Amino acid sequence: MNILSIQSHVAYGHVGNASAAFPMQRLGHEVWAINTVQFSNHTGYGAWRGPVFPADAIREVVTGVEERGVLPSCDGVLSGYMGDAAIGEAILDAVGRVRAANPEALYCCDPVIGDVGRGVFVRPGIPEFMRDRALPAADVVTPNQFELEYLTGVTVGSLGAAVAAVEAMRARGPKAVLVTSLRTPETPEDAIDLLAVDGEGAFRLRTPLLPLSVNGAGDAIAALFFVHLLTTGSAAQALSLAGSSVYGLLRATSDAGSREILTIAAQEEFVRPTRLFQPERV
Ligand SMILES: Nc1ncnc2c1ncn2[C@@H]1O[C@H](COP(=O)(O)OP(=O)(O)O)[C@@H](O)[C@H]1O
Ligand SMILES: Cc1ncc(COP(=O)(O)O)c(C=O)c1O
Ligand SMILES: [Mg+2]
Repeated sequence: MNILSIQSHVAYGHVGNASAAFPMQRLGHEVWAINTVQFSNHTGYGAWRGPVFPADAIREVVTGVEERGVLPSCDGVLSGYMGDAAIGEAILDAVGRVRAANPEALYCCDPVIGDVGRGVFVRPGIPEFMRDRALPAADVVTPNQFELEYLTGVTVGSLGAAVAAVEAMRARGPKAVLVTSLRTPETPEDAIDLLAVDGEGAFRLRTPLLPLSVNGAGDAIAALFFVHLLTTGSAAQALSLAGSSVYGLLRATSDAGSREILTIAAQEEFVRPTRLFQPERV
């Protein structure tokens, strides 16, 4: 598969394309990576350096790829951390060009806005852009619980409320939704849930909660879920494979006591997860 992946890049560590590209490549896919920013490190450190690229710089690179005549062979567009709301329009423009060249191509939007611990961590205008522009354009979305609540206005106090929020989201366009880091009163203290919904139904995957808080796991799971969904056509299967791989990745990261996810050292987890978790229909 050929995936056009438009998101952040960091020199040190693994978030954005520096988290998402390698797992897809390790699974045998070609990744056409376009970077929305080039930062020294992820913003979770509180300090970082490097530019947010102008929207035109992204358009320019998309045009160059288009001029190679390869967009008809693009199977999917994946977007993540945008850096600036204007970049979002350049991404939707790229999605339009890919769809014109290959009507079968899917767009997966990881609506990076923030999380429960840090709140909103992107520039003003991006949350609204995700809600009003990106969401209706997407075939697949991968919000965490905080982003699901922001995008739908629903407070997710139970698994049922999460499913209702996802259905409200699907009513606006996306066919498949993956909710990450879902913790409701039904979630045991020592566990963390994922919820995936498509036309086949709603499925929950539960794994142990690991004693760590890292950045970049969301970018990896969105990429893995998207390529497994494209390959299998099943959100339940994609959930099981992506959730199990990221659990293995984070288990290794936790065991090593690393602040950065072990994308390279734990790469076998992308191909053969140590522990394969099974989804439950909800
Ligand atoms: N402490 C943890 N223990 C176990 N799994 C985790 C933990 N943190 C993240 N994960 C896994 O990684 C997935 C993506 O991480 P998440 O933090 O939701 O992404 P984001 O950074 O986009 O908010 C989660 O759904 C979960 O499967
Ligand atoms: C530059 C950059 N890209 C992407 C992300 C998103 O990472 P995550 O996968 O944790 O949502 C972050 C989060 O800190 C970031 O700083
Ligand atoms: Mg995220």
